[in-house]
Amino acid sequence: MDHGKPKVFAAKRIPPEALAYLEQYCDVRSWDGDGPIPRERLLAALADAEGLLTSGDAIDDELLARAPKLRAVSTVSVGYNHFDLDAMRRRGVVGTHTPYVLDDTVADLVLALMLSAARRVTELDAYVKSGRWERGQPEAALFGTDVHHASLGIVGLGRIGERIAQRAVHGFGMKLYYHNRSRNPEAEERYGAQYVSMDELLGESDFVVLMTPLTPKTERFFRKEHFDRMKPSAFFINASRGRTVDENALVEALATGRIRGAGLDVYEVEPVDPSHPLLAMPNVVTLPHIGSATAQTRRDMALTAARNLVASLRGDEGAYVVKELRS
Ligand SMILES: NC(=O)C1=CN([C@@H]2O[C@H](COP(=O)(O)OP(=O)(O)OC[C@H]3O[C@@H](n4cnc5c(N)ncnc54)[C@H](OP(=O)(O)O)[C@@H]3O)[C@@H](O)[C@H]2O)C=CC1
Ligand SMILES: O=CC(=O)O
Repeated sequence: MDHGKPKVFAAKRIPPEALAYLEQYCDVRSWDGDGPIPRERLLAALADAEGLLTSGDAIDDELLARAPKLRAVSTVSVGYNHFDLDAMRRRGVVGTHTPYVLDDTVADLVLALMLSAARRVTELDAYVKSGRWERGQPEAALFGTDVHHASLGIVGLGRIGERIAQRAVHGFGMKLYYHNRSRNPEAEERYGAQYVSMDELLGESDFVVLMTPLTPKTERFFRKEHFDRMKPSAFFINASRGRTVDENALVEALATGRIRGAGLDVYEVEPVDPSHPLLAMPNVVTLPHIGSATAQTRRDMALTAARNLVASLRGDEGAYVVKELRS
């Protein structure tokens, strides 16, 4: 232990190279229990900490009040909806995240969800493995939907959305629509993306991909009226956050055949309840929030988060401070 170094607490296990980097500059204590750290343990650990490395812990007023020395919070994620931005601003706590390093990995997963849902990969995998594949069955029972040359509507064409666009347009020859609050001229140029209203996007797209951050503005913003405007043959893909969608409306749209299917990496409550109706639907592909979960990308994210924390505590340039907290 070095008394000259700032005390930081790592509330999640991080790979050795990220830990080694952090230890060069900080006096590090880490949570080494299985699963997420219990809230009370986290609050106790923060009593004298100047920095916190976390992933999903709520950084709210209660936590900040119990961490009087805290100056910087670094999340090992690009999403930072667990930050209470007002409380952090009020208390002068810097918040950083890990954009860019995970874009391609998450985009790969979104394509996997689109392909799996459209070509019924998980449903037909279960069909083969359960011994139901027999000669003489009507072929059409196994038919799916083409992804190539179909139309894709991305709601939230940002860093990850652009990597999805690149794969969809250049790899699969898809036609691309998008809707953000502001236009993305580079993406229009690179991918021939057409900026359209939500109504137009929903009416034109064979695949609707939701990729916005979760903010007070996007909380449950995709709801019944949106599913009602989609093509009945279309697929809904969500890899943003579960709470951007009214999940009951999604269940209803799927159960009534308003839409053909869905591919989901995220849920309103995670881990999703095993009795959730979405899990019983063969036309829904469900994954356990693994968008960025490859060993390499998780290593890169942890290292970025460690660098962010050190830079924030030293007052150096170069940390990925979340945009709402930049000075
Ligand atoms: N499933 C997983 O494991 C992962 C999920 N994610 C999620 O993906 C999100 C997006 O990440 P990333 O691409 O890096 O973020 P970006 O900020 O680069 O992109 C987000 C896009 O959403 C648009 N947007 C924001 N608010 C709205 C709104 N109200 N209506 C329409 N569009 C909106 C923004 O454009 P504009 O500002 O012009 O509206 C922007 O283009 C993360 O915040 C996270 O929640 C990320 C990584 C992994
Ligand atoms: O959901 C993951 C993230 O990085 O955000």
